Amino acid sequence: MKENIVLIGMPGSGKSTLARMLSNKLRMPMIDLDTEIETYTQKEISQLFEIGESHFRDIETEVAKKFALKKNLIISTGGGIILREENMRALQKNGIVIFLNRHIEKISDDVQIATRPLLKDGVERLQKLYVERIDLYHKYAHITIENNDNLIMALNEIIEALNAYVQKGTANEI
Ligand SMILES: Nc1ncnc2c1ncn2[C@@H]1O[C@H](COP(=O)(O)OP(=O)(O)O)[C@@H](O)[C@H]1O
Ligand SMILES: O=C(O)C1=C[C@@H](OP(=O)(O)O)[C@@H](O)[C@H](O)C1
Ligand SMILES: [Mg+2]
Repeated sequence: MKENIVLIGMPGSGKSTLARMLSNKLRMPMIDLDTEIETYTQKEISQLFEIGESHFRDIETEVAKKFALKKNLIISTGGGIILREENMRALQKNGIVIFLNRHIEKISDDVQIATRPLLKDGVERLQKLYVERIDLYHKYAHITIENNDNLIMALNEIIEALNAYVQKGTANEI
């Protein structure tokens, strides 16, 4: 596959988990932007948020733009990547963007929300974020996948959707 595969979606929607699974299945390398940010800054995401969300967002943009230039990479993003158009324009250049949509109730059931800075205030905060962001996830996605059943089903749906997308001739071959 010449292009990158970029996963976007709400925090806890399964981006990091499914990026790893896709990486094994398609034998493509994967990176997680949150992990790359932590390695680059030698700080945890929560520490970067303590300095300020805009500080985190500036680093997120810098790191996203760096990896957006690569090819043949699965990129798991942080949930807020869609907040800056420049992030998404860069990621779309070499990448097929997949929006993973998972019900908020399911996210709040299986994510340790206390360890994620934006979710530590509970499910109401998650609902508010969803309303604020849903149009942006749709705006930037080439493909949308519902992740409300088991992870293997979501994985298979992603692969099917990628094949269909590539066959339409709008992307390079897998
Ligand atoms: N379809 C699913 N079934 C069961 N657990 C899921 C499913 N999708 C995601 N999860 C779980 O939700 C949690 C958050 O997933 P994660 O990949 O870290 O999300 P993100 O990177 O989008 O924030 C993980 O514990 C993951 O195993
Ligand atoms: O939604 C967000 O704004 C964020 C999501 C997090 O990543 P996940 O989506 O992997 O939880 C992380 O980038 C940071 O805490 C901000
Ligand atoms: Mg993640």
